[in-house]
Amino acid sequence: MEQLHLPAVTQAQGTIILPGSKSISNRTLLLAALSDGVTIIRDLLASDDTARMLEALASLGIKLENIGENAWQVTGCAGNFPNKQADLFLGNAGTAFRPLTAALAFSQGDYHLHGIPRMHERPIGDLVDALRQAGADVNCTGNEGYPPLQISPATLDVSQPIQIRGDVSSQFLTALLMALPLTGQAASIEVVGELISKPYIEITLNLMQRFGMVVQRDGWQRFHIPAAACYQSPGEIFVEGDASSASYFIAAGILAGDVTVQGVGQHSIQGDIRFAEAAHLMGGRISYGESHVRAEKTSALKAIDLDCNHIPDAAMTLAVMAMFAQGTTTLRNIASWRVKETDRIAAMATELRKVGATVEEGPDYIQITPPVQLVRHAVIDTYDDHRMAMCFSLLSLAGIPITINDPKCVGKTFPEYFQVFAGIVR
Ligand SMILES: O=C(O)C1=C[C@@H](OP(=O)(O)O)[C@@H](O)[C@H](O)C1
Ligand SMILES: C=C(OP(=O)(O)O)C(=O)O
Repeated sequence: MEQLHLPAVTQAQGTIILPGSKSISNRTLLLAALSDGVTIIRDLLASDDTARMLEALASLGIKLENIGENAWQVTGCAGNFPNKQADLFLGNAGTAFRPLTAALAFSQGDYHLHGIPRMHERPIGDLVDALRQAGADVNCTGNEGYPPLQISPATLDVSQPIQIRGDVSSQFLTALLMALPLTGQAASIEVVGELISKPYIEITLNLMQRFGMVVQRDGWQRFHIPAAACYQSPGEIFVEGDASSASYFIAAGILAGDVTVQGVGQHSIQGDIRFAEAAHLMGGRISYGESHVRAEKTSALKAIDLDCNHIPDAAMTLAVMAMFAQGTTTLRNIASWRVKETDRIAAMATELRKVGATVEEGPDYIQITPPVQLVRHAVIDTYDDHRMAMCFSLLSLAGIPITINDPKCVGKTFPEYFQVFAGIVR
């Protein structure tokens, strides 16, 4: 297995330019593909997850032209994919798999959707149930409730409100919201139970609006899609820098110096921008501009006790920051960690124990007490999880060398991560 040896370091200083947001990139690609007109997308993320979406859209007959560095011209199909048969490999990209499932369920074709083995362990049953209420023909060809999926043409009826559970992944609601306009009919969605990861729904609604689709809503409970509406290309759209990717550099600044991330700022539409507030609770100074965030070390770090449901991805970074804090840090309401790239609660607990932490885990929380003295060197397993690899690089700032197993797993969202990290630490 490939390994990366990170040297012991103690300082982080400098400015980095963030890659594009994964969540915005994959939503924008799909909305541009479904819209009427040509869209130029700038600053698109170049990574495994966006490559899977680009390949899928190309297989569906969408014209996509790379017109410059991270710039794409997408010719939309006005809600009707040209290819009515396709076999789509979607890797482990939730932001491709879930939205494409819903869009293709309403596209009157024969489609097979599959991914890597872990994707076939990630639940999709709540979305499949919702699509079946609308008459869609979606078949789980392996285990019920999980990919792979076979989708067939069907007679759709969305005259009744569609109920969807939102307590396993918000991506199911995102998928339904983005796809329902394809039916051409007015439709309503009712969320059953507590919706998790709410800020991702704000990203969805914001981008749908930029493509001309205004969704009426009653809080987080009910959403109404207008009749006979087609997505309209906004012409040109810029993708913000990725706020989850920013978390590693904001953490580095707070732990060990002064780091500025460029590409995301105080008015970001991404919920993970609020990682900066959470990190600030542990210590350090945060300042914002229109398109940058600066993080500076000012004091020793304090432990925190925080509900992290609004920042599920960036919260992993807090778990590693806890190793630098005095006291016990508790991260709560993170049950969704268990159904992501790996069981992230179990993986985080195992790897933090390797460096000496005392860790308690529950179904939806993790509690971390750092050791008096960290181990002198650690070899970290990453479980094919980009965030495990990126998070644990931060431990090298404690002045211990860290070996990262399978470092290329960062390709899911940030292929250049380790080069960028090496550029700010010493
Ligand atoms: O909609 C999105 O872009 C995402 C939603 C979140 O998933 P859940 O809703 O499953 O928590 C997040 O973890 C994922 O990385 C991206
Ligand atoms: C959960 C994640 O990915 P996905 O979009 O595949 O759900 C993630 O990037 O942390």
